[in-house]
Amino acid sequence: MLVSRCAATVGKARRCAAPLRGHGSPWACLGSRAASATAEREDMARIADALRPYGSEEGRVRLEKDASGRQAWLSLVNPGKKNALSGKMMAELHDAVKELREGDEYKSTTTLFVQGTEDFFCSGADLGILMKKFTRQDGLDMSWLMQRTLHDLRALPQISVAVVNGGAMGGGTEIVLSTDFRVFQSKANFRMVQTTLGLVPGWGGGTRLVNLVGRTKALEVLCGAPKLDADGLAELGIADCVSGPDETAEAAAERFMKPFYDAKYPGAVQGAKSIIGFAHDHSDIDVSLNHEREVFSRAWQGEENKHALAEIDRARQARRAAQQQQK
Ligand SMILES: CC[C@H](C(=O)O)C(=O)SCCNC(=O)CCNC(=O)[C@H](O)C(C)(C)COP(=O)(O)OP(=O)(O)OC[C@H]1O[C@@H](n2cnc3c(N)ncnc32)[C@H](O)[C@@H]1OP(=O)(O)O
Repeated sequence: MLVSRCAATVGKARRCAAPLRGHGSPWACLGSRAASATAEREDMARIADALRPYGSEEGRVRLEKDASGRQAWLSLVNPGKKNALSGKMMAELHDAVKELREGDEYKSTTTLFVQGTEDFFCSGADLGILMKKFTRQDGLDMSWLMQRTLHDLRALPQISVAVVNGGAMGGGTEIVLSTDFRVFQSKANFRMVQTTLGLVPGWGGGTRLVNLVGRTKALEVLCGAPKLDADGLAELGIADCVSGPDETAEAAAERFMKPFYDAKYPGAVQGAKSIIGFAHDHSDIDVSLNHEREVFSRAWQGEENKHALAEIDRARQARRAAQQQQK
């Protein structure tokens, strides 16, 4: 039995909302929100640990980075099961996202490639496990952990891209929808099969789909459950890039992500992403502008800004010296 999500968390969240309704200091809410966030992360860790026994050693989530530390790869590996996610892999995905968010060795990472292996991206949750070992409460806990993990993946400071080299189905499509960008191999396909299983998205993909394509197209993609090819995905705005006919998805993704990888000041890029993500998720313009000002205050006269201004000054002085010499 998976650890059932701590009811107190819900209680705390409910208590947190109360001050905002004019009962007591709003600042108390901030403290309560921080406490709720801590309780939520502790809950996620508990559910992840409860999921770990569900899956074989063969299935795993791999997190790697290049020598420079600027690029990282998060790979879904479950050969023989089209990279379906076992409970163990869901726990490892939670761990990998936490490492990317908090790990010192990923502080200078600017780009994250989320990919499958072999000829498939991911076929969703491991049906074998779901059918055999999960109670309704287990399913609810798994859904909550995966929703929060994919939400955290989206909110990472790194610019992320899903590299879809083959099929993406069910929960696999929900992982694809959780990254900043999506690059598809020209022969790749995408199918939200949930309704054909008597299910609905369990990992937050329905909400992200509406945000990406709008209500009407989301009805088509989710309720109609069509198998979409790369051109159809590009037309819907789900694919940001489709590989050339003789190009791998990996090569297309490297090409697409180059501007972010080449960015001279990764901290500024991460700050810009934070502003965009915050403004997208908050309808209150004042709250968004306040967040933007906070991010700006950290960048202004920061190491990167000072380095850029010094470079401009050196170039200006070199220009003046050259002009003096010409006189
Ligand atoms: C929490 C629910 C979650 C959500 O969306 O919210 C979900 O993801 S529910 C699961 C949704 N996914 C599916 O329904 C996909 C089921 N799989 C298939 O339709 C096919 O396997 C396909 C199209 C992915 C690949 O078909 P193909 O003919 O190319 O290969 P096989 O069917 O022979 O599959 C090879 C091998 O992989 C096993 N497999 C594939 N998908 C899964 C899966 N999701 N869970 C467990 N195992 C999977 C399949 O059983 C075959 O293994 P074998 O030992 O040979 O039976």
